[in-house]
Amino acid sequence: MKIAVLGAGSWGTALARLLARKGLSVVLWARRDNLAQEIIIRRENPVYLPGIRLPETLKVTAHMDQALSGVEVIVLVVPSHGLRETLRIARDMIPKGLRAVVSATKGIETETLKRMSQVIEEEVPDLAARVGVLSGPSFATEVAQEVPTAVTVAAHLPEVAGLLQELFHTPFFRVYTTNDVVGVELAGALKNVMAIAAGIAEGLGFGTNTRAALITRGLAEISRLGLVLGANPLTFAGLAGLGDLVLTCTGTLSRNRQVGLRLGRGESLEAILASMKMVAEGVRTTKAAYRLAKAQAVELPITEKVYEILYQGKAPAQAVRELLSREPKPEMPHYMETM
Ligand SMILES: NC(=O)C1=CN([C@@H]2O[C@H](COP(=O)(O)OP(=O)(O)OC[C@H]3O[C@@H](n4cnc5c(N)ncnc54)[C@H](OP(=O)(O)O)[C@@H]3O)[C@@H](O)[C@H]2O)C=CC1
Ligand SMILES: O=C(CO)COP(=O)(O)O
Repeated sequence: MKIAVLGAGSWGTALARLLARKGLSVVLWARRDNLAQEIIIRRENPVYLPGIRLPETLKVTAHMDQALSGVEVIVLVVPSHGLRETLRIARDMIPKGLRAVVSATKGIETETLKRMSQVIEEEVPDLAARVGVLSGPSFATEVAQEVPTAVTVAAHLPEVAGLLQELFHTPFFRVYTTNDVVGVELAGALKNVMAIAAGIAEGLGFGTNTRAALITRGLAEISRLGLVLGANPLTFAGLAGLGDLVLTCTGTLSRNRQVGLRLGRGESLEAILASMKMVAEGVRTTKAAYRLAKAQAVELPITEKVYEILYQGKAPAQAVRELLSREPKPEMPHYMETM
C-alpha cells in the first residue's frame, strides 16, 4: 500500500517514519523543496526532528503530484491554518481509488470555527465517507524513539477506522478506535489551550495543586463545549481527552506548555512566537474556542482568561486573581448530582 504524508514537520516526519519502518511505501511531502532535499541528503529532518534517523525507503518530495501518484491513504499533518490551502493544492491530484484520508492535525479553523475533518469534507466532498482522525497523547520525538504510546483513531465508518488502526498499529504504537469524530477532534484541539494555561501557572511559580486543578477544571470545560457540539462525553475521559490533556499539561516536550511557561515568566507573546520554529496550535485554538463558546453560549472560564492574556494584553497574575474570585459554584452541573 502506498501512503502520502502531507506535512514534513515533527509529527508528519515521525508518522512517516513509523509507517515506512513497517515496510509500507511512504512519501513525505514538504512544502519547501530545500527542506525536502535536506531530508533526502541527511536522512534526517534537521529542522523539525533532529537526531532521528529516517529509513532509506522513505521517499521525500516537495512536488504534490509525485507525493499523491498512486496513493491509497493520505495522512494530513500540516498545521491547522495551512490545511485548507494544502487540500486546495492536492485535491485535483488525489487518485480515484483512495481508501482513506486521515487528519493528524490538532486545531480548529479560526475564521470558520470548523474542525479539520469538516474542512476536508468541504474542500474534497468526495472523500467525506473516508475521513478519519488520529489523536491522543503522542509527542513526535517519543514516537520517533519508539517509546510505547497509545492513540485513538476516529471515523464515522468502522471499515475506515479499522483500516487506519491496522495501518498505524505497531508493537510500540497501540491504536484504539471510536466513531466519535467530533469528540476526538475537539479534545485534541482544546487540550492545547489548557496546556498554555498550565504553563502560565508554572511560569507564575504555582505548584502541582494548581496544575491538577487546571487539568480537572480544563477537562470539565472541554467536556461542556464538546457536549453542546455533539461529542460523546465519554471520549473526554479517553486517550484523546484526558490522556492528551495530562501529557501536554505536564510534559516538558509540549510547545503549547512552553508558550504558557514563558508568558507566565513575563515574556510577550510576540517575542515567544518570533523565537519558535515550531507551531503551538493552542495560540490560534484559544481564539477559535473563545468564539465557539460565545456562539454557543457556553461558559469556558479558563479559555476566556487565556484569551485575554494572549489577545487583550491581560497580565497573567491578574487573570488568575479573576479566575479564582469568580462566584463559588457546585463542581458538577445540577443534572449530574445524585442528591
Ligand atoms: N509535534 C507533535 O508532537 C505533535 C503534533 N501534532 C499536530 O500536528 C500538526 C503539525 O504539527 P507539527 O508537525 O508538530 O508542526 P511543526 O511545527 O513541527 O512543523 C510544521 C510543518 O508544517 C509546515 N507548514 C507550516 N505552515 C504551513 C502551511 N500554511 N501550509 C502547509 N504547511 C505548512 C512547515 O513547513 P515550513 O518548514 O515550510 O514552514 C512544517 O513542515 C499540528 O496540528 C500539531 O498540533 C499532533 C500530535 C503530536
Ligand atoms: O499534541 C501533542 C502531543 O499529543 C503535542 O503537543 P504540543 O503541540 O504542545 O507540543
